[in-house]
Amino acid sequence: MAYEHILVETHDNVGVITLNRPKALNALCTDLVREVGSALNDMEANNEIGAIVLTGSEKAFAAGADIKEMADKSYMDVYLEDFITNGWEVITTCRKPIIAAVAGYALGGGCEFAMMCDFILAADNAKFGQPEITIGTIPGAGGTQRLPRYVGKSKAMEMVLTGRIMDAEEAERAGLVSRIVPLEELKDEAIKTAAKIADLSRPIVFTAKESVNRAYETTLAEGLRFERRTFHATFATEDQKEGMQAFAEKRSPKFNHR
Ligand SMILES: CC(C)(O)CC(=O)SCCNC(=O)CCNC(=O)[C@H](O)C(C)(C)COP(=O)(O)OP(=O)(O)OC[C@H]1O[C@@H](n2cnc3c(N)ncnc32)[C@H](O)[C@@H]1OP(=O)(O)O
Repeated sequence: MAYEHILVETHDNVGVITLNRPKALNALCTDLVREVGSALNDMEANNEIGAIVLTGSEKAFAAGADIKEMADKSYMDVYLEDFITNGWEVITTCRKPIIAAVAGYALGGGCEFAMMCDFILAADNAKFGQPEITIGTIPGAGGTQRLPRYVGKSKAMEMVLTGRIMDAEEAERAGLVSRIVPLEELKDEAIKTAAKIADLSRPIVFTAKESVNRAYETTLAEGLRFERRTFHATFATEDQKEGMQAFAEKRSPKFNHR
């Protein structure tokens, strides 16, 4: 399929989606978000692909939702089209792990896009923020809910109320990003990390992702029960047998994704 605002590539068993609206700093217009959703659905259905990287340019992962596109919308427009939920959350429903590889600006919806992914690798020039308050609105794609879960209430509240931008080091200290890599290595490192995941057992990776995500949606007791059951379920897979036998035989496992 031909896309206008994104580039799609595969590197062995890794799918890579690059946001590509350079003149607008990858502002997330409706068509771009729709294209990301469509590419993700294709990658989810492609048995060759085991993990996905979502990235942007060196200057901007994404500078937010497209302000010019949304500026004149009325309340009834945004309400009826369920603006911002509609189309965006496909990132969160994808079962395959998605790594956000962020360089430059990840602001507003850009930061929210990154936070919807499973984890964020940041280049040393990455900048994160929720500046919606400075343009007369608030985060509408999860920023007020996900940011506090990543960085805690105090820092999230300061960022949402002032629009202050955090650099990569602060984002790493706060737990928003898993690690920082030099800008020139970002894409390769993200693909290498995704490839490691893609080589593992697909059903076990899905189970691990689902279990960690459960921690954000339930109580500790319920989450622990869920983990116990899914842990037990791994023993019903061929890949658990293969993984443990390979360890005992001092060889690399060969997972069949069954
Ligand atoms: C999803 C929700 C609900 O949470 C809502 C949102 O996401 S609201 C958007 C939040 N984001 C912002 O408020 C950031 C807006 N952008 C900026 O503040 C600046 O562009 C910058 C600090 C990221 C970079 O500044 P600079 O290097 O000076 O570049 P510019 O000349 O400002 O931008 C270049 C070009 O890109 C266009 N642009 C940038 N961001 C957006 C955007 N979010 N929407 C639409 N267009 C954007 C900017 O207008 C420039 O284009 P031209 O005007 O030159 O054609």
